[in-house]
Amino acid sequence: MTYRAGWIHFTNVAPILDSLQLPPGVSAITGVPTEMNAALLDGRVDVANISVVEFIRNADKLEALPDFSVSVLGPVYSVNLFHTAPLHALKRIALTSQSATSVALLEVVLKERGLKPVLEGAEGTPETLLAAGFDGVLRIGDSALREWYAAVGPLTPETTMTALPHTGRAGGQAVHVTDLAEEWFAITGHPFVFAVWAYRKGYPPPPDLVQAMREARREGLGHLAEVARRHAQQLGLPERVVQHYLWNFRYHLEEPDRLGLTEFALKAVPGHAPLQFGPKPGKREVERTL
Ligand SMILES: C=C(O[C@@H]1C=C(C(=O)O)C=C[C@H]1O)C(=O)O
Repeated sequence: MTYRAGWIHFTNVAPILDSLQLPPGVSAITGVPTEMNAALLDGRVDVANISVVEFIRNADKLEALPDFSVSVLGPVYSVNLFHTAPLHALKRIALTSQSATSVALLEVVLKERGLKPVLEGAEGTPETLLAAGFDGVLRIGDSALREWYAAVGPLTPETTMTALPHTGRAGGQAVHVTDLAEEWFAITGHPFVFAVWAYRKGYPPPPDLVQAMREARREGLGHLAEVARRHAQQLGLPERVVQHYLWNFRYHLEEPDRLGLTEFALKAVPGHAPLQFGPKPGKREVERTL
């Protein structure tokens, strides 16, 4: 029987997915986070890089690979709240239907800051949604990266290293851009884990698929400039911006990432079942792929 993978195919997973050779007997489909979360939970795929909050909410049913994640320490650049009023004065925020984790992260950030704006599902760009009467717009993924760059680019020490929020322009009006991973870092001092590679308990991916993923990650990270060049063309962004975006990610679910994950799980899903991970890779796998 075929083992079915479901990939969220944002540029941030290109260093793992671009050179992945699926072993025989494995098929793959792609989609946005909410589609892949549903596909894994419905049983339409067997392994997927899903929104971490869905992994936490379904911790009784799911397990995750122990050494894969999409995490950052500090800014992520592609999970952005675009807003026209200061954070504390926001009244109505538009939420993208593509995201689960970033919505939960926004809710945690608002709660930590004691803020209670109305959150509503609505699709569009920051420009169209701000014009439609929202004063905040949550965007994720490749379009959020492009919109961030259009609003606050090019990269400067101010856009990468200084106090929140960044300021710029969208659709002719002044906007603030709050990077939610940077907010998370300001609140907790931990990395933020956006995605893990999860599967239904008792149905782990075949070892040759996991090993192929490790080898693909090593290949991608070892040739990051080429990965960035290819994707910069597709995204219509400068190569150095995409390179900066990609090297900023943490793909290995290391101890600091797990601390951040534990903290987020406590804040976002109080009372969740214990998080479960598959066995760590053996010496031979590590020697071949790290
Ligand atoms: C960093 C990102 O993280 C993604 C955000 C997700 C979510 O909000 O549910 C899910 C998977 C992540 O890969 C991004 O959207 O750019």
